[in-house]
Amino acid sequence: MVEYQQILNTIYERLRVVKNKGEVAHYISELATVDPTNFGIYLNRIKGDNFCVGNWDIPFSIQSISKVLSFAKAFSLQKNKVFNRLDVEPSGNPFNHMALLELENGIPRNPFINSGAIVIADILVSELENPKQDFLNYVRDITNDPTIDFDVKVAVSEAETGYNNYAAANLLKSFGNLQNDVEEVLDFYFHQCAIAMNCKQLSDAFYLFANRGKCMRGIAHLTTNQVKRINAIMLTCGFYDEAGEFAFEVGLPGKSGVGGGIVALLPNEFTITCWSPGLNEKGNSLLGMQALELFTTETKQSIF
Ligand SMILES: NC(=O)CC[C@H](N)C(=O)O
Repeated sequence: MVEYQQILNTIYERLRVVKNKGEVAHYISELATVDPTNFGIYLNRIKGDNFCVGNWDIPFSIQSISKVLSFAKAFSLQKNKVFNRLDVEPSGNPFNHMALLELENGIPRNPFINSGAIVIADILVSELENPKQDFLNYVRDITNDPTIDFDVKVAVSEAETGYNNYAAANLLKSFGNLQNDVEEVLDFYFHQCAIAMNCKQLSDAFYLFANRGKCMRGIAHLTTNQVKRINAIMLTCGFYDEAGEFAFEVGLPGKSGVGGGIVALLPNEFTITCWSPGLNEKGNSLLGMQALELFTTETKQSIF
């Protein structure tokens, strides 16, 4: 019998006193205002029990974690057709790296780097009737929580300094891999990244990836085969040029965001979300990585 609550408490007490908590993201000005001492964890077990510690109930900007949810929606709508426009290889580069995109003729390496997520945003802008609202409703639906919303201030502040993403979108457009208007696609992308959720809501949203495609209400949103593929991409590409390190230290599929959140999961067992806004130099939550390493080591639960 694993003492989950005790393990979470120990991790929390040990890490919250650590002096070096990393740096909050500054390139999106709204994210620079977040208190770096926030730290929370929420564990959601498929069996039905859950455990939490710290600031698990404070909403934060999910940023790149949204890329898994947008990809899941596009994959369920277009099936394998999505792979005509992007690949599933780790990039070994930062999330906003540009040179590979040009070398590889506008085909992004995977859906979890920015250029890949912008292609997925383009697909959703084409497929959905009211793209932003319909996507938000999808996230609310899989999480079973109608209170989830965009933090519009974050979306606006990212648009103001989103030069790199404008460059990526324009490059995609020049290669013919963007069907809609650059402005419209990026407006969607900045909003999906600006969804605010807390650790519980993220663990609930990702439940379907640990439960063969069925959300907490038992509704199937993805096939077992699609979930296998999404989890594989999370494992190999979820942490950019630190994906190998995360697999090595933690041993779970997962996804990070520059808001300081990390969600990880063990199929058929649990989803877990950590939030600590300070990032390491690769843009992943510094304490979040350490917390999850301790968690899988202490519980002896990982995919390996
Ligand atoms: N790694 C991230 O969370 C990056 C997402 C952010 N919205 C960006 O496009 O730069």
